[in-house]
Amino acid sequence: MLSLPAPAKINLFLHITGRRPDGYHNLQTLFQLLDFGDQLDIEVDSSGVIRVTPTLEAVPPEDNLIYRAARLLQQESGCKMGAAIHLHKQLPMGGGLGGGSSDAATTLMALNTLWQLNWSREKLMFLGQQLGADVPVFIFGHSAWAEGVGEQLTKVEMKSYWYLVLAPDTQVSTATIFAHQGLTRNTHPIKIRAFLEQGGRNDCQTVVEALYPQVKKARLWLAQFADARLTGTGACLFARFDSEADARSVLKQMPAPWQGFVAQGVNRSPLLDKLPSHN
Ligand SMILES: C[C@](O)(CO)[C@H](O)COP(=O)(O)OP(=O)(O)OC[C@H]1O[C@@H](n2ccc(N)nc2=O)[C@H](O)[C@@H]1O
Ligand SMILES: Nc1ncnc2c1ncn2[C@@H]1O[C@H](COP(=O)(O)OP(=O)(O)OP(=O)(O)O)[C@@H](O)[C@H]1O
Repeated sequence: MLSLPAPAKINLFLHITGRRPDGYHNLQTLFQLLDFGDQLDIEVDSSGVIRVTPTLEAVPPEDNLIYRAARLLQQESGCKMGAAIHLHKQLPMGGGLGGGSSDAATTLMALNTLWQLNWSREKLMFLGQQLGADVPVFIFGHSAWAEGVGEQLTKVEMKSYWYLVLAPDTQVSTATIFAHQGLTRNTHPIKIRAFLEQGGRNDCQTVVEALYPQVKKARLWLAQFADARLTGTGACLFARFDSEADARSVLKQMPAPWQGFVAQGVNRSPLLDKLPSHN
């Protein structure tokens, strides 16, 4: 059995620069990977059957991104092998942390190795994009500057800050936010240097906070301690700290029913270190 991480990401900023004819939005974002996430225990067999345990609340088994990733790889490769995958879910769902996408990416990377398919990372990223816009960066395996719908990726080396991630007691639907009339969709593209020097913002924040007052409440609470920002389309918020102790002291003061965790930003995905064939 192979135990592998499916790390979270946060979007250090998120600008929406346009809408494409297919309805998807062009973005600019910086994906910061974290050393915290889900864990997948994977065993392969010759049955051809994909089994995923446990069943996730409100997600039919055939919609689970782990199942969909495994089936897609089976179909596209013609592989007749099967797999039993057990998920230890740590990341809040619908949180903007890319949990489902990261689970799917880890599944594709693991089965590519265990089924001995030897697909290239690029080919897996292209396949992964069909499952979700955030899947490619987790296969890319490095914190990245991203454009397009998130598939045009450039490695970045960020300083390893500590982050407090706060999950308000609500889930945000990504599709609802992108479909909203009031969403800012015309931010001028910037260069990576401009972000590094001046920062950026999350264009989804205004709409998310208008629809989900709990998110605004949580941001205002976190903003007492540090600059607080939405990741992806939310609902999670994050703030950056120079030390783990600083981040943990704020986490201790966080009121219920909010949940939270402290994690360090990493440049290289912990998944790559656990999968020897991917350097
Ligand atoms: C906002 C981000 O979290 C930034 O990291 C991601 O781009 C969202 O990625 P994701 O959750 O994997 O999203 P997907 O499952 O691909 O898309 C959900 C829905 O959001 C909308 N969507 C998503 C991404 C994008 N660039 N433009 C969009 O308009 C589409 O209506 C899509 O049907
Ligand atoms: N393995 C999975 N883990 C989490 N969610 C899953 C999974 N499979 C399917 N889903 C569905 O996908 C939805 C989005 O889940 P996810 O946790 O990836 O959201 P997210 O963190 O907002 O992602 P993103 O940042 O990519 O928008 C969930 O609400 C759930 O219905």
